[in-house]
Amino acid sequence: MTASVIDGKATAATIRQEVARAVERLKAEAGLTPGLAVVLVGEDPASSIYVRNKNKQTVEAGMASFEHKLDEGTSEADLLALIDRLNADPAVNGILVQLPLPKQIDSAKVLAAIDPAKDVDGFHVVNAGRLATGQDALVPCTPLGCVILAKQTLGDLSGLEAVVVGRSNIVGKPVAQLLLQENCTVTIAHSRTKDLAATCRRADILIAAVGRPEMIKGDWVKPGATVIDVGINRIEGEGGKGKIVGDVAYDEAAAVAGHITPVPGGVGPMTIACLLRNTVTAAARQNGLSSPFAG
Ligand SMILES: Nc1nc2c(c(=O)[nH]1)N[C@@H](CN(C=O)c1ccc(C(=O)N[C@@H](CCC(=O)O)C(=O)O)cc1)CN2
Repeated sequence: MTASVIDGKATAATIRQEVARAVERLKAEAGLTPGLAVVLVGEDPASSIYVRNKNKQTVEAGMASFEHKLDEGTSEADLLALIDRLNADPAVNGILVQLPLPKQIDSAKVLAAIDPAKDVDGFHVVNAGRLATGQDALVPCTPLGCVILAKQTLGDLSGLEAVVVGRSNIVGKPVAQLLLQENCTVTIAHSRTKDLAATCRRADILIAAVGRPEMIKGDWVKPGATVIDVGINRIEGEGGKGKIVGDVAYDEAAAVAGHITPVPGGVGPMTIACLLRNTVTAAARQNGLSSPFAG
């Protein structure tokens, strides 16, 4: 069997078009232009590219983009003061602080300072709690992207066995919550799971979010399974050139799976598309309207 490739780039483009249409309607019907503030501390090359893409795609979708670039040595107090100003700014509907942050800054403290209504990353404990208890929440972008791809590929997920490898607060736990909402039977596996390979082999939907290059091997995949790879790992390729691989050994897994996301071009592009969607949802809700997006 050779798996069909799940095209995250194409789905992300469709979501961005839906976002642009929703923005048009908000402008016409409510006189509202959603605004997203993105904060970058330091000059990490990958983070700088992601932030540039976020700003570009925000503007392309018809929204207002506010970019805040701070020096690597910025103090936690200065960053918290900026967040206070963004929380109070009515033109800003969504706030995102690009991660990772430099060592002198406590990320948890910064994320907790963001107004939960503007927390378009969905990382605030209020949004995590709302998601876990089935209330309207701003949902973390990468997990949302994974579940959109799974639903688009498989339709109804109800009753399927889902195994999530990785238990981070920003991917593993929220993606497990979303799959539970879709009535999957969900297992969260991690480094202390006794027989990780056997656990993965149970999965109809296997989500890899461990951050270790090509850790999940082909013989860990159940024949016909849908494999969603969240990993973005930069490794040395042939001729000393850098390349990006996922957490799944792609060629081996693609020989066994029914459907698989590539890296790059799978989950990655969905992250920014879902961020734009969350920004529109946040703007609508802050103005007493419901989210224009289903599901
Ligand atoms: N505050 C946040 N920080 C970070 C998040 C996040 O969701 N919120 N996620 C990642 C980085 N990220 C967005 O911020 C992100 C990562 C990857 C991609 C993407 O499109 N990847 C491409 C490959 C890109 C490349 O060549 O480097 C792909 O997979 O096709 C978009 C956004 C950490 N920080």
